[in-house]
Amino acid sequence: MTQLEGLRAAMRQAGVDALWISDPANVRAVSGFSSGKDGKVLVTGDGAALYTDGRYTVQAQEESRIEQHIARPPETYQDAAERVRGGRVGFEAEHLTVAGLDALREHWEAELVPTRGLVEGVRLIKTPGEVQAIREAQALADRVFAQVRPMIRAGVRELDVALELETGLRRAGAEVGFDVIVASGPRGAMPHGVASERVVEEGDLVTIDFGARVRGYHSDMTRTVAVDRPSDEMRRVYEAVLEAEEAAVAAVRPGMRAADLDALARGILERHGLAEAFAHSLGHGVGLNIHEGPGLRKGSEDVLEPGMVITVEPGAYLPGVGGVRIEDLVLVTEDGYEVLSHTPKEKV
Ligand SMILES: CSCC[C@H](N)C(=O)N1CCC[C@H]1C(=O)N[C@@H](C)C(=O)O
Repeated sequence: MTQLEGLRAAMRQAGVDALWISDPANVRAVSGFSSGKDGKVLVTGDGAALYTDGRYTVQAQEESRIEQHIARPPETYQDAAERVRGGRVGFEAEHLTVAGLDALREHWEAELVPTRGLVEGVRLIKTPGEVQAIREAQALADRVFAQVRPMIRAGVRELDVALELETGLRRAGAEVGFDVIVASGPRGAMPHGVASERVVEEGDLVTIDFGARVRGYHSDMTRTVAVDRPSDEMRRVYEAVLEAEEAAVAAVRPGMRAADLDALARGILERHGLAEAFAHSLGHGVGLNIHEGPGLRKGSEDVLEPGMVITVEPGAYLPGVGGVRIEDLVLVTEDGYEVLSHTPKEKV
């Protein structure tokens, strides 16, 4: 089944004849058009159309897998109005603005129905082409990390490490996937500690979390490295996080409940007295967005399936002291998993 066929099946289940797609990543996923923030897509039972404006005429022709309409609102809505007249039309409740919904109400004679997660559901399972883009992004990130690793020493600013990673990714032809996290010493206690002016010191652990973006698809990897010899306490924390990470990766397989994988890693950290220190979910899906389904967290209903690309990233954060996170990017395969990130995990 193609992704578009999968989406139509999801639309039927949701009881809608058509779907108005406004989330930029969903627009890109369905059409292939890379400037999703300046586009909308209408999917009907027997057609699919991309709406964008005259700035993108050539780009839309080159990139879009579906028919294109070049117009600006209100013409956009008027053209689509013909296709949806009298039907039940889903809109993306989590993404359409109030103003956007008002415009649809003004221009369409159709029943507007809020929907949730229809395109996102299709995006959970990557196509071979999507896996290839993520694989390339991660391979490139691994290479750049190896080039930058020698500069992570006492005396360097976090910002300069981030800059080298960003420049390396750019030079290699990728985009920077998200703000690079470089959190050294006590800043390591911030899971999202983007690089600061702090100068790395002897005895620090330094957490580096970064990703590339290739053809719109992200990679995501975290390594925590030691500068000289960290305290015994932080070395124990590192060993505990490593144990949790490796055990969770080894347990990845189709049929595994995402919530159980999270619980497995959490249980190991709990045994090491670090339950409270693990302040976020175990991981997430990766694709056109850096964070997408499945969610590897308590309460998640997601079940792993072949073709999902997920992160496994337990961490432990001790305010005022420091932190550790280790993250791999993992493809769920027919009989288990394949780790896409190949940067070695160092001894500390
Ligand atoms: C701003 S993108 C951050 C990418 C990073 N690898 C990541 O996903 N992190 C860093 C620590 C926690 C984790 C995260 O943000 N997880 C989300 C899904 C959560 O809500 O737990």
